[in-house]
Amino acid sequence: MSNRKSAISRDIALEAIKQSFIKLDPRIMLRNPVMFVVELGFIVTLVLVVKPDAFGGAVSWGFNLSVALILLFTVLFANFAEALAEGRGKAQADSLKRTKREITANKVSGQTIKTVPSTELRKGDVVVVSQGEMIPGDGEVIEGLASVDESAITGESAPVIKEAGGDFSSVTGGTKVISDRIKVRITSDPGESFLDRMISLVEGAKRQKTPNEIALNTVLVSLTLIFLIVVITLPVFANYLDITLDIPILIALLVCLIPTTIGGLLSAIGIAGMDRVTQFNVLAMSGKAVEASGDINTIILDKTGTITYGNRMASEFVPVGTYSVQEVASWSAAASIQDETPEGRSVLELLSKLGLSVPDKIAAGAEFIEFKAETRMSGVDLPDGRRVRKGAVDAVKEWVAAQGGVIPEGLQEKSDAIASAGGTPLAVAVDQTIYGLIYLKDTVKPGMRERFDQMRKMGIKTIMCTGDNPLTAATIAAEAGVDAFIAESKPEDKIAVIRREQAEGKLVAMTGDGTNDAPALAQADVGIAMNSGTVAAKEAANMVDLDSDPSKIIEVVSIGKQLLMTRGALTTFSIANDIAKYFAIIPAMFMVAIPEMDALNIMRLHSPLSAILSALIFNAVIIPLLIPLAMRGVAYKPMSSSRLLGRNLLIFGVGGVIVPFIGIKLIDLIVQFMV
Ligand SMILES: Nc1ncnc2c1ncn2[C@@H]1O[C@H](COP(=O)(O)OP(=O)(O)OP(=O)(O)O)[C@@H](O)[C@H]1O
Ligand SMILES: [K+]
Ligand SMILES: [Mg+2]
Repeated sequence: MSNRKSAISRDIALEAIKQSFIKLDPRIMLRNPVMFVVELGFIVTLVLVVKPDAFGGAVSWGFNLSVALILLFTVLFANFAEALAEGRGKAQADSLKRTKREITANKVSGQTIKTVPSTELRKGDVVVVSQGEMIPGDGEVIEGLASVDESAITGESAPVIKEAGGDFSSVTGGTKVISDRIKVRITSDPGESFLDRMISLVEGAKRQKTPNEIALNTVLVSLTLIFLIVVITLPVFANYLDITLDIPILIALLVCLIPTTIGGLLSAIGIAGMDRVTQFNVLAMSGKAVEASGDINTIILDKTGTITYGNRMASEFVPVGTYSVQEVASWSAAASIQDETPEGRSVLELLSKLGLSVPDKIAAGAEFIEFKAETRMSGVDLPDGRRVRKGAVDAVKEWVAAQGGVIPEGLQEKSDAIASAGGTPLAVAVDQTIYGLIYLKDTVKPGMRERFDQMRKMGIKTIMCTGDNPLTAATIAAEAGVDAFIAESKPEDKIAVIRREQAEGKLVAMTGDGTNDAPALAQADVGIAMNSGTVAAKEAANMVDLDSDPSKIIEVVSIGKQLLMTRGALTTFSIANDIAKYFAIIPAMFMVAIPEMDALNIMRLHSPLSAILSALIFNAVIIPLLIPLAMRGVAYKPMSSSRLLGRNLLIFGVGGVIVPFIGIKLIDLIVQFMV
C-alpha cells in the first residue's frame, strides 16, 4: 500500500481555520441552505445587539450577543468540517503538481529523434525513453521492456516492469525509467493526462454533488422550510395567548430545530469518503462511483491476475499420440516467437530452460497472428503455407476440425488433467494436426477464500469470468471460493453477464486490466481498472487502482458502504436530537405566561434564558464533536444491509434522543452562572 497515507497535519488544520472564515461569504454559504439560514440568523441577532428594539420587544443585548456568537460559531464549525475534509486532498494535489514539471521528450520523427518539450507532444506521437529519463506523457509501450519507478503516482517505491503487448503496457507521464529503453506511443493530449486528472480529483476541483447527496439535501431543505414556517407562525398563536416572543428566541428555536448537524457535516462526509478511497490508493473519477460501490450486489472478477497471480507461465510441453516433447516444443516456439504476451514469452523461456533450440529458421518471413480474446489463439502463417496455432483447447479443436482434421485420442484426458490442477492447457496445432499441449501454470493468491466469505456476509455475489476452459475455471473457482463462474467467456460474454445482473435490478462492480475487459468495465456500475493495465481499460473504468491489486475491490465496497452509512447515521442523529431541544426550549418560551409549562422542563434547567442558550450551544458544539466520526466514517462490519440498518437506527436514533438531554443539562449547569 501507499506511503502517501497522512494524518491531518498542523498546516492542514491552520489552513482549514482560515478557510472557515473565507467560506462565510454568503455566496459560498448559499450552496448549503441549512447553514445559510443560520448565517442569516446570526446577522439578524447581530443587528439586535446594536439596536435591541429594532423589531420591537427587547431582550437584553447581552443575551442577543450570546445568541449571535453561538450562531457564528455554528456556521464556522460547519465550514471548518468541510475545509478540513478538503485539506488533505489539497495538500496531495500540491505535491502532485510539483511532479508535473517540464520534461524534455525524445520524439521519433521519421528516421531521426528530435528533442522537444513534453508539452508539445500530442496523441499518436512516438517517443523513446531510456534509463534515467522521465516518461514525458501517458502512453503505451510499443517496443521493448523497462523497469519503471512509478512512486510519484502510486507512492509505491518498488519498480514495475512495463513491456510491449499484453496487459502491462501502459505508462504514465511523470514516472521514471530506471533500466533499459522503451518506445512509447503517446495516448493523451496536454492537459488531459492521468496526472492532470489525478490533481483535479484530489483537489476536489470538479467535485459534484452525487444523486444521493442531492436527494438528502432536498430533504434537509424541506425540513428547514417547514420549521421556518412553524417558527414564523408561532408569534401569531402566541399573540392569541397574549405572549410576546422575542426575535432572538425565535431564531434560536429555528436554528435548534433545523437539521444543522447533518447540514453542517454533509459535504465533509462526502469529501472524506472520496479521500478515504484516495488514501487507499484508488482514484475514483466521481463521488457517484464511490457511492455506487456501497450498494453493489454483484462483483465480476476475472481469473487471471485477479484471483490468481496472473503470471501464467509455461511449465511443461505435453505431447499427444506419437509426437515427441521436442516436436511440441518446436511448434509451440514457432507460434510464440513474436507473441509479446507474458504467456508467449514464457513458452520461449521454457524452451531455453529445457535446452531446446528456438526454430528461428522456420519462422523467418512468417506472418505473425496476434493473440485475440475473440479467437483465443495466436500463432504464425509460414511462408510455405503451413499455419501454426496455439490457444485454448476448444478453440484449437474447432479450428482443426474446420479444416477436416481429427482430434487425437488422449488430448481431452491430458488437457483435463492440467485443468483439474488449476492450470491452463493450450493446444498446439499445425494445419490439421494437433501435436500436444502447453501447460500454463498459475496460482491462486492467498487469502482469497476469506475475502469471498466476507463478501458473502455483506450479501454480495461474486462471479468469476474467465476466458479459460470450464475445468480450469471450476478448479480455481472452488479453490478461491467464488459463488459462481463463467468459463470460455469472450469480452461480449462479460458484458452480457453484467447486463443480465443489471436487468435484475442489481448494481454490478467489475475489476479488470485488459483491453478485452474495457467494454465490461464501462458497462459495470463500478469499474475498477488496474493501473498496470492497458490504457483502454483505464479509460473505460470509473476507478483506477494505483496498486493494481484487484482484490482491493472489497475494501472499496466497504468504504462506499461506510460512506452511505455515515450519512444515514448522522442524519438520524441530527433529527433525533430535536426531541431534547423541544423539551429545553418550548417550556422556556412559554413558562412566563403559562406556568404549567414547567412540567415539561424535565431537565430542570436553570432558567428560560439559560435553557435556550444551552440548547443552542449544544447544537453548535455537536458539529466539531462529530467531525472525527464524519471524517473516519462509522465503524463497519460485514453483515447484511438490513441488519446494519437496524443496528445503526438503534445506536444513532436512540443515542440521538438521549445524548442531547445529557449534553444540554451539563451545559446548563455552567451557563446558569452566566445569565
Ligand atoms: N498468448 C496466447 N496465445 C494463445 N492463446 C492464449 C494466449 N493467452 C491466452 N490464451 C488462451 O486464451 C484464453 C483467454 O485468454 P484471456 O487472457 O483473454 O482470458 P480472460 O478472458 O482475460 O480471462 P482470464 O484473464 O480470467 O483468464 C486463455 O484461457 C488461454 O486458453
Ligand atoms: K439543529
Ligand atoms: Mg485477463
